[in-house]
Amino acid sequence: MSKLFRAVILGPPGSGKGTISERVASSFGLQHLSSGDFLRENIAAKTEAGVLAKTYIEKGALVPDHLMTRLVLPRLVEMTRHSWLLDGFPRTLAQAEALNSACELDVVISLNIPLETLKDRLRHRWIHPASGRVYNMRFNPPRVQGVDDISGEPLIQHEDDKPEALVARLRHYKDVAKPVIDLYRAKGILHMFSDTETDRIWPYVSSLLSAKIPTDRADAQRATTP
Ligand SMILES: Nc1nc2c(ncn2[C@@H]2O[C@H](COP(=O)(O)OP(=O)(O)O)[C@@H](O)[C@H]2O)c(=O)[nH]1
Ligand SMILES: Nc1ncnc2c1ncn2[C@@H]1O[C@H](COP(=O)(O)OP(=O)(O)O)[C@@H](O)[C@H]1O
Repeated sequence: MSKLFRAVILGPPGSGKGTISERVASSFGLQHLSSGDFLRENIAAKTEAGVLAKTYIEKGALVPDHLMTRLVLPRLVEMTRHSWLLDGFPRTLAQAEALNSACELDVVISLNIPLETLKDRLRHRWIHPASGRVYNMRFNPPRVQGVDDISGEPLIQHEDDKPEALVARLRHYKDVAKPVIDLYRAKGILHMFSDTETDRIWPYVSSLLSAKIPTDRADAQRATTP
């Protein structure tokens, strides 16, 4: 990859951001940066920011902008030599504006998934906390029920995927996401995908990125073509 490529993936909880990001990372070699993973690392390490963030996540609330921005932006600054796909940030207009002042984005992918589909998926989502691997007891179950495929350790359900936190999260998402989507639409970098299945969305995301990401192979071909 010659020129660096910066992308963001937007979508409500359960829309498949993590699933699609993993596919993008393995197909295109982009670094997958997830705000949820950053938060979980900080919570596990009991950093000051992590302890504070946990109180919001448990209520199904968003972590305040200043705290999120303090956690995420330094991680992006470290990535000056990598192309990346940022998942879960920005979620609010204030976060989008902070990101704007830190870097220039090439593409924004926005996932538009029906509410009933989201509720159904999140009820069945289980994760391996140490690695962040995500399973769905119906869509992509682990080989052995309740156990991570690679480490053999037990899977858990996020506090915020449990029914009490879930409905509040989905309701709130819509309100705060709209100005963020509008901002990227106005910039002309928004690409919206609507469906109930990740497998049907993926080919479109893949061909968008194939067209947008400058690869070594394309450069090499250009260099050898007379
Ligand atoms: N049934 C079904 N589940 C899916 C699909 N895509 C993703 N999932 C599952 O839905 C849950 C939410 O997906 P995830 O990628 O974590 O979404 P995120 O919250 O936007 O990052 C996970 O358990 C996924 O395995 C799909 O097309 N169909
Ligand atoms: N950019 C963000 N701004 C505020 N809160 C966030 C942000 N990213 C993650 N969070 C908090 O962390 C929780 C888990 O995030 P994540 O793993 O991305 O899961 P999900 O996609 O299911 O919301 C969110 O429900 C929210 O409380």
